[in-house]
Amino acid sequence: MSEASNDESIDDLCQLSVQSCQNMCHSLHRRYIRSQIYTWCGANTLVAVNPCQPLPELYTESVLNYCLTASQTQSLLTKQPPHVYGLAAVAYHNLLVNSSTSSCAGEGTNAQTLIVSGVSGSGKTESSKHLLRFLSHASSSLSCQQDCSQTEPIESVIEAVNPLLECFGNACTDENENSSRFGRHLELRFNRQGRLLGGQIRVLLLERGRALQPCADASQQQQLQHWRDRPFYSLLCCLYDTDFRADLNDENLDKRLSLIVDPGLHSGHRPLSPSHSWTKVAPLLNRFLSAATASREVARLLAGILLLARLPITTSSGARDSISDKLDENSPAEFLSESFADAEAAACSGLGLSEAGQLLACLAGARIESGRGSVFVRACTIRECAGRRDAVCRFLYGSLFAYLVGRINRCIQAGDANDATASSTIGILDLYGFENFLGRNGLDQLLINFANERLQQFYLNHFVLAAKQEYTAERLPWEGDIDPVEDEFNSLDSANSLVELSVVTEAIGQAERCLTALEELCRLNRPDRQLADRLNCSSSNGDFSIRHFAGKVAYSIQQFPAHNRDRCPPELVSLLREQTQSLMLREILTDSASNATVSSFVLAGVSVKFRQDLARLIDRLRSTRPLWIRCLRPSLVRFDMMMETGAGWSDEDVAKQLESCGLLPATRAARRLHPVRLTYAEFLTRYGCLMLARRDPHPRPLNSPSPAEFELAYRRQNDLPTTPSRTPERLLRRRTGASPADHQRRLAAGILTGRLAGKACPPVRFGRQFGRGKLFLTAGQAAELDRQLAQHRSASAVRLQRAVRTWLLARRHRQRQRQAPQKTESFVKRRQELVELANANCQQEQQEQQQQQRSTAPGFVSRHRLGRQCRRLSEASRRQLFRGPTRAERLLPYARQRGLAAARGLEDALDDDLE
Ligand SMILES: Nc1ncnc2c1ncn2[C@@H]1O[C@H](COP(=O)(O)OP(=O)(O)OP(=O)(O)O)[C@@H](O)[C@H]1O
Repeated sequence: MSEASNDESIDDLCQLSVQSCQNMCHSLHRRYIRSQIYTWCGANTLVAVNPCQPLPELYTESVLNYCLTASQTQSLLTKQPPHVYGLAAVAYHNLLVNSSTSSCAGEGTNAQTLIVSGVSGSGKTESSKHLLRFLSHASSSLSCQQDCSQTEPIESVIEAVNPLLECFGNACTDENENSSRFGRHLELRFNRQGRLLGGQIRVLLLERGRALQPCADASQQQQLQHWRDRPFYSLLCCLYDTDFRADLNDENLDKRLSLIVDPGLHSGHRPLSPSHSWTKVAPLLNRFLSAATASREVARLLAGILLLARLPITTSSGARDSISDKLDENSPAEFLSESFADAEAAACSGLGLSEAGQLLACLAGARIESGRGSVFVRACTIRECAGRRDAVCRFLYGSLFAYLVGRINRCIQAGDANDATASSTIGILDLYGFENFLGRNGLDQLLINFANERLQQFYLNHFVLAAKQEYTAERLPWEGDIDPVEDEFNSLDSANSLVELSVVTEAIGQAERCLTALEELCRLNRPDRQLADRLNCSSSNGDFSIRHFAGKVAYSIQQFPAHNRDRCPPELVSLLREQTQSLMLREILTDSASNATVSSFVLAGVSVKFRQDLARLIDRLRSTRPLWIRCLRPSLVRFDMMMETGAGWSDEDVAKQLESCGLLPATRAARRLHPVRLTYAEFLTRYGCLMLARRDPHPRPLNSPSPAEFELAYRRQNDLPTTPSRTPERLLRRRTGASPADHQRRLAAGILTGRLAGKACPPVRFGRQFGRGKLFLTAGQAAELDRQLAQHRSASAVRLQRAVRTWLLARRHRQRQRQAPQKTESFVKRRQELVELANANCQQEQQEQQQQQRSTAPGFVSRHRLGRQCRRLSEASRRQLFRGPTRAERLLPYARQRGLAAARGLEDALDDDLE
């Protein structure tokens, strides 16, 4: 078979005969054509290509069950099928194996994170949903066996969260019709048995600005697109839903809606996805917000926010001035105008305010506190006023989203996070992909790309640099660098992990410099133009560019300071809190006030908060074991075109994504490295019983062997005296000259080579594998060890069952033996009673004979009948006590003899008495 055809059939990119981007693309494409969209890339990374069409046969119940069974029966290190469920199964299996081997429920010891990354529209959200589905299924299959009393399983509650968050936070973009406008980290907590206890959602950088982008004069189609760009577009569609309208029963609804969207556009409204329809979303809102009318209140509030965002600002001369109009931005602003009174009233009614005057006055006049404590109000210009209005809207939308996430977390959180039964967590991180919009990259894009850059740095560090450091620390030769033979196929620049890392580090440095300058500017209230000077912008319109790992991106920094400040004036927040009659809005504002300290409220800009959240997230990732899904788009053309023209494949686009996600250096390293690295102690804890299995006739399969047992086995293997010693280690060292560490190393080597265990593992391909404190295994070796372990465990289970059954049997017979005297006693008593009764009857019979009258007295029993009864009783008792020879009687023969003797005695006595 040729090399190329070999390459086509492989399901792991690390097994490609030549590691190059071209080869990877080719292999992925061949698989893609056969609808095999998943491919492994080493042990911890799965590559997923968006099929751009539904493939239901890939996600059937049977596939789910197959992967689940594989995860339960197969070993930790055996390869799962290349599938998103396969990766989830690896995580679940790691969780169970580590829970059973770790002695204490330590947080973070076996915590894992499934990191889903890729460009926008590559299928991250879909993959996250599949991961969650697998983990819920695995847990619920367990819960059914254990607890059927729970009314609503936590698994279904957690699965219900996704549609709700999507409805609030997704929008339609050029790249993706259902694009997430926020990053989410869902952390699922499991107990030691692998049962889901609860979860927690953390949201990162909700794109709040998108809710308020100005609607320029545009065609109907463009306007519709503009509205679809809204994160909560799906909720807006609910306002046109007949069910909802009937439910709301609001006479002025149409009038209000016409203020938000051009009535002509109604017909074009449809939810982004069927799961976003009102009939699906409303019950979810009511359930998570624990109120029957919560959905209605939320819809009103959203309508209020949108109306407020579109509220026209007038000049004192009365001319209309929306943000996009070209009037003098420095003229003093006014709101009250008869022609827009309806809009104002509607906006305020949505926010639960009975009259509009105070809110509008507060928007138009900034409150200033002097150093001496006196307060005065300054009239705002149109521009300032528009800024204040937008800030309130962004604040309300952001707070509403945070409130919703908070309420969801309350519903799904695990009972007690410190519960001793809680084993560990599996996180699913779905972060927005790298973005580069031509000519309109703002602060949001910079932050998103910065986050992706940090994740990329984490990936490279984790897979390549950390491995190199580990090899060096263990004094093993590093074999992960580029193979000189393969060099001729690749340019050094794209292949060398260190070059990749330097690009990432440089980009992170540039982005950080920009963000620091921006934060300083906002904190010190300096003029916006100073930012361009600080960043040495080349062009006059304030553009600067960063060379990211995924390509060069030009950012327009003009809106950076305004966007970064994004502070809602505190007087507006207090006014809303005091005046609103909407209980929900009041709760939302109270929540947001308790979340933000005063200093952070005043000083922290968007970027500060984002960087803090990101740093926390990366710290969290460092303390967990990461598994990756690298999502790829087959082509980078606009999403709607791709869906219309079918899923085209572009080698160029895929190669770009492969390079940008750093898969190539990681694959090269993974190919040459030992994927499984265990300390000697860990190795012996997991595989030590294999050694005992060989010689010890009574192994302890369920308990880890103690050091003394190891020592005993070692002595037996090496023909050393097996007499116990008070200081076994010292004795051993004297005999063998080995330190305790050496001792462990020798045992591990013995198991690996088959000298101490049943069978030798496959030989090592690359270099040495025994480090100073760790043993490095190839995947083949680990799989062989796991196979032996599974065999040993099942044999041990059979032995255990046999022992337990014998013990149970013996116990039952011991119980019978104990009960034998009492039974005999009661039998004797009964016999005596019968004998007395018989005697009494005899006397009576004699009297009767004397009187020669037939007795008719009740309860009379003839002597012969009584004799028969006694004999029957004696037979029955004997049968009950001594029915045939059984296994128990064979085990306890003396009991039988004693019983038989007793019975014979009794029988004789009975016969004597009866005679
Ligand atoms: N495994 C899959 N099977 C079928 N269709 C898929 C699959 N993955 C993705 N898709 C299609 O691709 C679209 C985009 O996927 P998704 O929303 O998951 O992308 P994303 O990477 O999360 O994008 P964004 O970063 O913009 O949120 C989906 O709406 C779906 O139509």
